[in-house]
Amino acid sequence: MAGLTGHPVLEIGDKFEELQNNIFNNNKNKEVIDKAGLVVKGEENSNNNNNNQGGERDMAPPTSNSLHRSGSRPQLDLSKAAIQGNSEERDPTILLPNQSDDISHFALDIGGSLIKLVYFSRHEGQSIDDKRKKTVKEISNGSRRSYPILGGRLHFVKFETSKLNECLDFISSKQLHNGRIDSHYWNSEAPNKENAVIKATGGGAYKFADLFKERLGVSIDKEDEMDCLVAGANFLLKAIRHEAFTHMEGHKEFVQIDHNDLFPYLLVNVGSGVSMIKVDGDGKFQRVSGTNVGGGTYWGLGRLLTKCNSFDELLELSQRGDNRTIDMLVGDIYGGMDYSKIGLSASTIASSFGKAISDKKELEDHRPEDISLSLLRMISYNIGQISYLNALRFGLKRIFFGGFFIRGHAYTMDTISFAVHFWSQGQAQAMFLRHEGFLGALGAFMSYEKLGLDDLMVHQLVERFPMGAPYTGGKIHGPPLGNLNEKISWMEKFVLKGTEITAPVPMAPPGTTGLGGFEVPSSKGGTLRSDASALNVGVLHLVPTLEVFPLLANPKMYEPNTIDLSDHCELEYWFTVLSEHLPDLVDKAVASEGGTDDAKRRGDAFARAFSAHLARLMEEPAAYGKLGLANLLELREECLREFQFLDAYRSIKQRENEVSLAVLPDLLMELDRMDEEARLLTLIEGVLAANIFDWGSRACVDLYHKGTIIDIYRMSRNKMQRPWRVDDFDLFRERMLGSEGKKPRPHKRALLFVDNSGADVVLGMLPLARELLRRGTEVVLVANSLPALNDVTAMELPDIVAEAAKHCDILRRAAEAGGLLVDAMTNTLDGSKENCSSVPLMVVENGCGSPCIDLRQVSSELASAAKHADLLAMVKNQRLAEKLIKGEIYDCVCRYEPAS
Ligand SMILES: Nc1ncnc2c1ncn2[C@@H]1O[C@H](COP(=O)(O)OP(=O)(O)O)[C@@H](O)[C@H]1O
Ligand SMILES: CC(C)(COP(=O)(O)O)[C@@H](O)C(=O)NCCC(=O)O
Ligand SMILES: [Mn+2]
Repeated sequence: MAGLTGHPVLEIGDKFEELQNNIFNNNKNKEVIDKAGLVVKGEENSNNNNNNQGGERDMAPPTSNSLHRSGSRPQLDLSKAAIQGNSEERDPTILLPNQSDDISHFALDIGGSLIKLVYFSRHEGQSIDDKRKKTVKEISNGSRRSYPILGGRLHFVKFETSKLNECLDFISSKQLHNGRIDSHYWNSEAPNKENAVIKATGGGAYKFADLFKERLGVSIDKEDEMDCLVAGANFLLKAIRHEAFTHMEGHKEFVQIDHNDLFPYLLVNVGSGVSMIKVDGDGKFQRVSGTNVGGGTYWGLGRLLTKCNSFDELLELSQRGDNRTIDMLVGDIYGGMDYSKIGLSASTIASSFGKAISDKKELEDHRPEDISLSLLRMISYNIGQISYLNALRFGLKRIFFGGFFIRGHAYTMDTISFAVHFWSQGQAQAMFLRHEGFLGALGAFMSYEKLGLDDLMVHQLVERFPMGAPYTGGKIHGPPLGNLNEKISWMEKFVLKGTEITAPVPMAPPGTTGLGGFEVPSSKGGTLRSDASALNVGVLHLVPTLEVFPLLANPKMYEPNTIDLSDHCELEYWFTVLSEHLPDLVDKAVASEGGTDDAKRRGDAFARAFSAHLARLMEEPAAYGKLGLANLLELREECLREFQFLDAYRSIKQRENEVSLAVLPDLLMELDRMDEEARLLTLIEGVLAANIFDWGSRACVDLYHKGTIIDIYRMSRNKMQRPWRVDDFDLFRERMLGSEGKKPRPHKRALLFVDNSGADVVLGMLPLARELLRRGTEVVLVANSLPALNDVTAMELPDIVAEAAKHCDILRRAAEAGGLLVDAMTNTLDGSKENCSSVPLMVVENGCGSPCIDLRQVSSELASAAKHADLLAMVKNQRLAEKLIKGEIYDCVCRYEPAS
């Protein structure tokens, strides 16, 4: 644990324009690191970074709870109700007002080789926790906005076109054609199957239309393939973080493309055949070229020549191939010499398969590995070269390659990139898309009118990687996992095959040649994962209620990941931390569900699933998009939820809250005895002290045995000797209490971002909130929407506040004014309370269910609250303190940035 530190930090600022902090809400590896709060100032980084992982696949909806449980970005409908101004309305989002019978939840792209299916599942209905309704109403006031987009999830699946039946079975089994998913109707009226129309593109939309009518009773609405490709590509490039990346010499780099600087570009879709499209805008494009030498050529010729049974097998063969045995090199022609005058090295391929003519070898005499590699290089170079020529023709600098020929295969991408780079002398750049083969299907999906999908923005989409999605068994897809039980069974089988799926495919570097004077692409082809697991495509969650935090000074530069795990040392470190912590977490999770056999089985499946993710990411850190520590921690929470551990720390949190609440009255008395200045300082120290002690961690539990919570709290508070590492207390005090000649200037509204349950919130944050309230500042407590380790959630806060309010008039009046004490209000309503002049104490959820907050995607509730806020205090923690604030463990940061 050397070098690993935690720092309590209190950041208080009223200079919102300058807020571009990374908020590391709390990374919690309880047994491993000392936990404390801190703030980390944003590292300026032009690459946005957020890949959200984990998540669910369509499973039976979890148990009743007013919070939606499916994602770290819970799709709470809070804002909707408020926005619609009618809390009675359960599901005010009217997506397709005039349609009831011709809606489908999926679209198809039926190509020459593969069928791509994109389907939508809707979020189940959500309601607002009663106690918070008033807050939500109050806060959202004036921020009316209607959301035309329905929240839900987009799933991506593919099948071989030759196995159309599998696809039809899949559609039937999921009841996609009946307009329902997971028993949730798209809208209230049961759809009329007879009139069902589904959008489809690709040649198969024409070829198989009758079959769809016959088998599923649905009509196909044909969408133009090129229209769809372009619509899909534009959508992905605008709306998905880390969609595009470059791949050169084995190095993958995500590229964030500025929306305003996207066009024009060349789109090269490498399917069975290749289409090249110059794209100038949404719906503005021209198919400028194509080639019949494409994916079908590689797979078709390859199959004939190698007798391979699957595309992947062929691709895998290539990784062990040496194409020099079959390609004719410049050196073969020039007696081992370069043809330097025209820039061709001896190792350049002069003629693909050229040696097959001169050699007296038959097909059987050639290694299938060599044939496959030679073929792959031939086709990839050719595509790269023709693409470059077309980019040159129209002066295009960027070429995006899509289509399933790419298949996320490092060597293929390197080869294409090499060709583009070489021929354009670095002027043009090849880029690839994570949803490579799904462009057409997505485009077809988006062509459903009134879906509002094209209005979706980056911050409303969250991608997750549930076990079912990337790891679904089978060749191309597995049997659809109908419910959690099937998923667990699948995980149990998975572990048997686990090594096969997670271990790299051994391969020798192909010592092969380059072309046109450039040397061999150095990427060795890397690991070719089984097709299912190599789908670097998760489930896309559409969450229309998410917003960019309005006080972010520069959302483009904001980077929520303070720790970038593309640094291998970091990754390894965290991998170890998380792996070591896993058994304990599983114990807690299982205990939280009553320790039943079912819970144990789920716990086991969770451990397997999370380990598989970790193994996958160790092997390929960018597998799910750019990876940061925040993503990894979120993945763990998601994975817990996937196996229906809704709140692993439930009882621990309860105990901590109880213990802390029991000593709160003493603490409040102590505070009230102090003079103003001493009290303010003590409060700040208290916030820092309470955040240091993390009652979920073993170290703290030990401590807790050694003394009472209040003793420990006081002790650590006393250790907070000023000056702190960052110490703006005097400035803050001046604003709060005034100084000679200067009056105190109370803030209008404060947002307090709360972190842990127990001492942290009860002894640290609530007393601070109370002081602010006392001074006439409205306080909004901002908490997680869903449980994540021992974080306190927005749902839990009203009860905690109610309990605290029993001992404190200020809190009670404020909580009543904020509508948190619903019962108290109705019980003691005497008219005067209703109009009580007390400033309100409110609670909002932050829209997140992860230990780390990403201010680019917060609940609309929080966004609204922030618009009227005047002071912002955040309590967070960080780990590598010396890295981030160049400090030591338990250093305190109290940063106050007054408005200029
Ligand atoms: N599992 C697979 N089965 C068949 N072909 C695959 C597979 N994975 C990748 N491919 C490659 O992808 C190509 C199909 O790409 P795709 O974009 O789906 O085109 P199409 O629309 O023509 O079906 C195939 O010709 C082959 O080269
Ligand atoms: C005909 C196609 C548009 C069909 O799309 P695909 O199924 O290959 O994805 C495509 O195969 C293609 O563009 N072929 C190349 C034809 C040419 O321009 O030479
Ligand atoms: Mn296609």
